[in-house]
Amino acid sequence: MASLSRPFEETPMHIKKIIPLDFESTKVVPESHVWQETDGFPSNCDILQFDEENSKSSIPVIDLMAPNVVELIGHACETWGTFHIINHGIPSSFVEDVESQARRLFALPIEQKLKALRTAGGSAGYGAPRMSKFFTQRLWHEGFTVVGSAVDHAKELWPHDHQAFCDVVENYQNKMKELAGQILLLILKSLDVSEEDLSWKLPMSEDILQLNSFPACPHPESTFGLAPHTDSMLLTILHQSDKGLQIFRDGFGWATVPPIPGAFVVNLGNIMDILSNGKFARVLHRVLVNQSKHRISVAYFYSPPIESQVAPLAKFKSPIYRSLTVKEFLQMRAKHLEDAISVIRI
Ligand SMILES: O=C(O)CCC(=O)C(=O)O
Ligand SMILES: [Fe+2]
Repeated sequence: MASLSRPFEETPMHIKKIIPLDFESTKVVPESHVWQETDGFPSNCDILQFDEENSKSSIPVIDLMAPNVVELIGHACETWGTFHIINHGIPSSFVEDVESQARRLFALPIEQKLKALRTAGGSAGYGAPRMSKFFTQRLWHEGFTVVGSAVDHAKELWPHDHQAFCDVVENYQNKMKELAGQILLLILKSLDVSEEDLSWKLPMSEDILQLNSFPACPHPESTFGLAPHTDSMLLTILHQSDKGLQIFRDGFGWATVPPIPGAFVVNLGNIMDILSNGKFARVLHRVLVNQSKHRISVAYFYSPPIESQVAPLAKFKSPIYRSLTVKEFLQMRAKHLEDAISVIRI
């Protein structure tokens, strides 16, 4: 949906920061991509734990068919802000197809990928993540964001053969939208509220699909795939081809979220934090890279319609956040990133 690019018009990114490195021809990690501990980069101890897959945790795995699924989801949202889902009903072929189309895209020569480059104030297309705007150091990452339809950019990437990509992406988005709606209903039930308590209606959502590429890195100990951040929207449904994702939990520190075959990861975002009056808090997460694997992840961001008002649900008698539109909140995120939510605290 074109409307989603508007929040960023007033906060354009410098074109140099949108263009990712040509990872294919890079044999060392350039100075521009080396992060220090003073930039919040993981200490050696964190990296060691990641290598040993000592995740210190048992991030909940929730069976969507379990009789007590509402209780399980509520507990996972309150404690971790992240959980795996299994028995979700999405055939594995949808996931395999979207991952293989993502690999096909990122395998294109950089000159070709640049034909679909995101514009300075835009949100759709190929490029480095928007968070790069806030850091001096660059990330070991390239992405492709689909907002609504991918057709215009896909035609640039594959002038004679864009249909397969568009079909796969559209099918995947439709499945994700349905699944995200189901998960949101379960979350609302766990808060003891119904769909009617929302000012917007469930089937409506902005469709945002983010294809992420983290190429194998010659020196993974020195760089980030994605720096610590939270996601803006209600919830994110994530498929990851390999490990790399870590989440932060108070009192535990960083915990690896290992991929479980056939499962998706669900991460709570800022709008869920607002809706639940801070009870189901946004989860801080980051991505580390590795030396041998080209990791792909596919994130579906589920959001209320961009013009709709979001506020803590009416059941919360002492709201800690003020009401605003999704669009206004995204504009704040574009300016303040992680500080946006504290700006709207009452
Ligand atoms: O690659 C991952 O595991 C996480 C991706 C992510 O955090 C994002 O796209 O916002
Ligand atoms: Fe994220």
